[in-house]
Parts: sequence; C-alpha cells; structure tokens
Amino acid sequence: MLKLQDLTKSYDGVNVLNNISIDIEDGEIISILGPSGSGKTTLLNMILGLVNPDSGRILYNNTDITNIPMEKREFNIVFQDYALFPNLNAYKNIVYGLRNKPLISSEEEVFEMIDLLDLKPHLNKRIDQLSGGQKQRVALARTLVMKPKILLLDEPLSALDGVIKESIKQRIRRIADELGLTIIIVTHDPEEALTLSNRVLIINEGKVAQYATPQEIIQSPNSAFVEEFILKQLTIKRQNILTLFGNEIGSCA
Ligand SMILES: Nc1ncnc2c1ncn2[C@@H]1O[C@H](COP(=O)(O)OP(=O)(O)OP(=O)(O)O)[C@@H](O)[C@H]1O
Repeated sequence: MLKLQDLTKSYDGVNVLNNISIDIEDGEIISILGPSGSGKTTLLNMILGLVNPDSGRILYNNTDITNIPMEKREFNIVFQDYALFPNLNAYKNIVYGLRNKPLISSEEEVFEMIDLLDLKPHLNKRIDQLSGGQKQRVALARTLVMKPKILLLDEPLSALDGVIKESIKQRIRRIADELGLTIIIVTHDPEEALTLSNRVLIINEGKVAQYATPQEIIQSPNSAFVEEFILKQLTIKRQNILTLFGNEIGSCA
C-alpha cells in the first residue's frame, strides 16, 4: 500500500500542495484530476521521487520512502511525450532498460508483454513509422518490462483520438488486472478519470477536494467545486452531443 501523509510543497514562497493525505491500495488505478496548475504533476513527481516535499511523508508497504532517491523506489513513469529513442526500432526501445539489468525480465516475459500490448507486427519499425497509439504502447511495454512496483502515467491519453483512446484504456485496465499493478494517472479529463479508475483524487488549488470512487463522485459530489468542475464538464459534453443530434434531426426533416 502507498500512503501519502500530509504532503506539502511551496515554490518560491507560493504554496502548491497543501496537506495531501491519501491511501492507495495495491492493484488500484488512481487518477489525479484537477484544473491546470492545481498541483497534479507536482504530486506525481513527488511519488516518483523527482520532487521532495517540504513536509509530510510517503510510506510504501509501511516503509518511509520520503528520502529514498527515485532510482531506488523502483516506481516508473511514462511521460506525456513517451520519450522514446528515435534512432532505435520499437523492439530495441522496449528492451533498452534491460541491457544493464537483464535478469529483471526473461525473453519470454518480454514477448508476453509485446503480446499483451499487441506490438508484434511493429517491432522492426522505427519510432517515426509508428502511430500515436503504437508509440504509447511501446512506451508502456518499455516501462513494464522493468517490472515497476508502481506505474505512473502522465496524461497517457491526451494525444490520442477517440477509438485509440478506448483501446489504450482497455489495455491499461488489463495491465492492472493481470499484473496486479498499482497505476497512478494524471489527467485533466473528468470522463477519462471517471471511466478508467477505481478511485479519483480531485485536487483544487493544491488541496484534496474529494478522493472517492467514480460512482461516489457522480452521486455525491462533496463540494460546489467538484460539482462545477467535474460534473458540469460532463453535462456540457452530453449537451453538445444532444445538440448535434438535434441539429442533424432538424436538417433531415
Ligand atoms: N519547478 C517549479 N518551480 C516553480 N514553480 C513550479 C515548479 N513546478 C510547478 N510549479 C508551479 O506549481 C503549480 C502547480 O504546477 P503543476 O505542474 O503541479 O500543476 P498541474 O496541475 O500539473 O498543471 P497542468 O495541468 O497545467 O499540467 C503551478 O502554479 C506551477 O507554475
């Protein structure tokens, strides 16, 4: 279990995160959701070990890891731009991290991951010959063969279009189910957070606005902010679709 206890952070005297305390169970998919500048990436980087909190603690399986450096935490992140090596083909990207730690995944395990992410037909392609969704899957495979204890994803779906988005969402769910892996995702899209996660952490101005299951958030938003920010966006989306259908029906008549 990962426990964040009273995490607080300021930059240049400006408070960015304020007493963030949540528990994350093993195998859960958690989304961190909030408006731009609310502190989502700062919190993700704190869990990863890239940013130190000013105060508070991070516990992993009851061990205090607050001062443990990033490489020793054995968590791993897929960045928004995938950060793949353009001069290597897809397969070489996937196994890159194993060159110094070959015992982490056997060749059989690497190919199981390639199968899980449906990458076999693309292994010999250069990165610039891959679509956005294929690049995302290569980035996921490259990270997963290193068997991270926790997988962090920074806006994993924002660059993908609708159909590919749904397929990557399904794969992320399968990875959590089949590997029992804890996955923490940063997003600013309420629909993505509510449809993908077991629990959603909504942060606003550096504070926990609500931390609950998607169902609880939809049925009982605990503040005007949650209702406005989250539910209003979904309502607007729904209205836009209904309006579109209305116009189409109108134009057919
Ligand atoms: N290294 C830094 N130095 C100074 N200020 C920073 C630094 N990193 C982040 N901030 C500030 O902290 C606040 C929160 O930033 P953060 O990137 O965590 O927000 P976010 O919710 O991820 O935003 P977005 O959705 O736009 O990516 C912002 O006001 C940002 O300008």
